[in-house]
Amino acid sequence: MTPALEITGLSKTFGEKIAVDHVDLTVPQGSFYGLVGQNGAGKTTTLSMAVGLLRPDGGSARIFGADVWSDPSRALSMVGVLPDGLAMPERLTGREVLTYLGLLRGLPKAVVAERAEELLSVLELDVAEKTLVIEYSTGMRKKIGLATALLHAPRLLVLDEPFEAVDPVSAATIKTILRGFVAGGGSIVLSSHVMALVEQLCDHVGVIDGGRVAAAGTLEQVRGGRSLEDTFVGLVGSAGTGTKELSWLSR
Ligand SMILES: Nc1ncnc2c1ncn2[C@@H]1O[C@H](COP(=O)(O)OP(=O)(O)OP(=O)(O)O)[C@@H](O)[C@H]1O
Repeated sequence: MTPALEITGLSKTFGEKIAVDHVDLTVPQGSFYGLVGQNGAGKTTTLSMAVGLLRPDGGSARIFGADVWSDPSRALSMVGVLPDGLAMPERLTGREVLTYLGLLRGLPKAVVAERAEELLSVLELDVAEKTLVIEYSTGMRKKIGLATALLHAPRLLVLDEPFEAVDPVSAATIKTILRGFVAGGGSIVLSSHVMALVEQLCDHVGVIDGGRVAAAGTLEQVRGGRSLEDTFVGLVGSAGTGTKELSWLSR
């Protein structure tokens, strides 16, 4: 079966810094894929290139077989994206943002209205009906960003840190939505630092370290009977990780 997302040899250098170094990743159809890595490991750069937001220096990304860079109209019609630091029309309310982006996506007005209503209600953004996006908190921005990613019912979701700054109640709602999406045949790739969350949600995991893939496969293959956190620290941490204290803080 054609993978939902297939990344081959993706590479990106910023000046002297090799951010992503020949990364290969395969997200099988119907999988819930967690991309983990330390700060600065290259997750956002990889995902940005995979969805056409950042031009790679080399390599390719295919969404259900369609090349993101040579066949973007086909590839991008199948994906919903929650990018890092999503820019939004700031002077619109959440509902107006959804209506605007839904219509830009070519959805019928009645469908946009119905889905926007449901998304705002489920994500508890309807309380802020008259609130402009410029007034949104960080967590509210994540939630409206997720709503825009879901609006056109894509086959694949690519979510950069979807739970960052989101409160636990909203996080539970988002987990339910995402699990339902996968149960309904959708595929998801998300990046996260929270190993417990990835372990809870994901059936596949990719570990990025220093711009390279340190491990990838099913959750069970990658963690091999240990907790994902132990596996992760063992893979990417240096000797002595977690043992250093700040002596000047002890009294
Ligand atoms: N526009 C840019 N210009 C210069 N360097 C960049 C740029 N974007 C990313 N980098 C560098 O590339 C590397 C990978 O960054 P990236 O944001 O992809 O990491 P990340 O794994 O998403 O990190 P985090 O978990 O902290 O979000 C880092 O060293 C970062 O400093």
